This record gives sequence, C-alpha cells and structure tokens, in this order.
Amino acid sequence: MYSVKEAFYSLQGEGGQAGRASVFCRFSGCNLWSGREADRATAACRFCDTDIRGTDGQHGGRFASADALADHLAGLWPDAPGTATPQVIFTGGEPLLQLDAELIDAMHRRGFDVAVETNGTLPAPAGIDWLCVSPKGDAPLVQTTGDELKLVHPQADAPPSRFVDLPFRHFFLQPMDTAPLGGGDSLAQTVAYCLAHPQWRLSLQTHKIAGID
Ligand SMILES: C[S@@+](CC[C@H](N)C(=O)[O-])C[C@H]1O[C@@H](n2cnc3c(N)ncnc32)[C@H](O)[C@@H]1O
Ligand SMILES: Nc1nc2[nH]cc(C(=O)O)c2c(=O)[nH]1
Ligand code: SF4
Ligand SMILES: [Mg+2]
Repeated sequence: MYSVKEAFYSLQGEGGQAGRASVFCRFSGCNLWSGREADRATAACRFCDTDIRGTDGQHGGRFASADALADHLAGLWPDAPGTATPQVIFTGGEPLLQLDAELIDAMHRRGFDVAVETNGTLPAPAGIDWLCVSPKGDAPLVQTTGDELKLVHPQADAPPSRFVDLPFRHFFLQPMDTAPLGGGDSLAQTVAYCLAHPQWRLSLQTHKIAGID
C-alpha cells in the first residue's frame, strides 16, 4: 500500500534538472517531522515548506499496488507533441519510506525516467535515474552517493564543508525559504557562500518565483 499526499504535473523547480516537465508524486509522511505545526520546533527537520500529512491533496490517495499507482501517475503526463522523455519525481514527505523497486520498474515500463528527492537518511533502492540528496541538520546521512547533493542553506548544524567531498556529480546550495519560520537573509548568505566556494552552485526554487505550485 502506498500513501500519496498529492500528485501533479509541473516543472522541476530545483537543482540540476530545473525547468524539466515532470509528474510529481508526493508521498505522505516523513521520518524527520510529523507534519504537525505543534511539533515543528522539536523536529529533526524544522524548516519544511510542505504539507506532508494525509492523502487529501489533488490526485492523492492510497494505492494498493505499484501498477495502480504507476497507472495513476502516468495518466498525469499530458498528451503533448514531441519526443521528450516523461519523468516522475518521487518526493514527499520522505519518499524512501515507501518507494520500492517494484514501483520504479512500473514507471520504467511506462517509459518514465525516475527522479527522487530524499533527505538521505535511508538507503535508496537501485534503478533511480536522478537521485537528489538533501541532508538535514545532524540527522544521520546514510545515502552518501547520488547525482546531486542539494543542501538547504544556512543550517547551523549542516555546513556545506561537511558534504563537499562526497561522491556526487553536482553540488547545489538552496536558500532556505524562511516563510515557515520567519526572518533571515538566506538568499544573500547563499549567494555569498557560492561566490567564495565555487564548487557550489546556487539553486533557486524557480517554481515559487514562477508561482506555479
Ligand atoms: C519537501 S522536501 C521532500 C523530500 C525529502 N524529504 C527531502 O527533504 O529532501 C523537497 C525539497 O525541498 C527542500 N526544502 C524543504 N523545505 C525547504 C525550505 N524551507 N527552503 C528551501 N528548500 C526547502 C528539501 O531540502 C528538499 O530538497
Ligand atoms: N515545481 C516543484 N519542483 C520541485 N522540486 C522539488 C520539489 C519538492 O517538493 O520535492 C518541488 C516542488 O514542490 N515543486
Ligand atoms: S526531511 Fe523533507 S519532507 Fe521531511 S520535514 Fe524535512 S524537508 Fe520536509
Ligand atoms: Mg517543494
């Protein structure tokens, strides 16, 4: 059984694939926060910008099998002209609590590339085409390889220097959207860090700038 908060068709807003049309599957639940505002201040991850509870979002629900969920997600890809490879982005919540090889295979059989956004505290199954790891504070990092490491910045207990020697192909710093918390000048700090440490590239949340989701 898979629990999905919401699913939607949009453009990847972040990281090295920003701008690519994708179907998003946002799984419910996370191992670093309950999703309740009352628990935010004491959670392992405190700055989450997302509603991760329940299955009540658009195209959300509970799916009894990998094929049922894969059919549901493939149905969100538009009947559009051209030859672009469809992509599904499994996110959440924490997708690696639910994503398994069966669902990855089911999406591949439907012609989709499979991308994942994870906090890196759980091992990733094989077969993912684009793995984005986004470490959180002092939560243990288990998944130490992938395509991109995308660190939300600044985090007092997660300096970029701790991650920059890991074997990822791309290193992004993403300014912390402080809307859930209030205050801060994370954009200026992130720009300054990238200028001083050129291994890191700036990732802006372009979907928020564009106002698309
Ligand atoms: C909502 S998380 C879900 C996936 C997974 N749990 C994770 O944390 O990577 C999706 C992406 O949004 C980023 N994110 C969450 N809250 C953010 C915020 N306030 N500002 C900037 N990025 C944020 C995460 O770091 C992650 O890269
Ligand atoms: N457009 C858009 N791009 C995204 N890339 C990662 C997202 C996420 O919440 O995982 C996200 C999201 O929520 N929306
Ligand atoms: S790990 Fe990801 S989904 Fe979980 S609370 Fe943090 S940002 Fe949100
Ligand atoms: Mg998001």
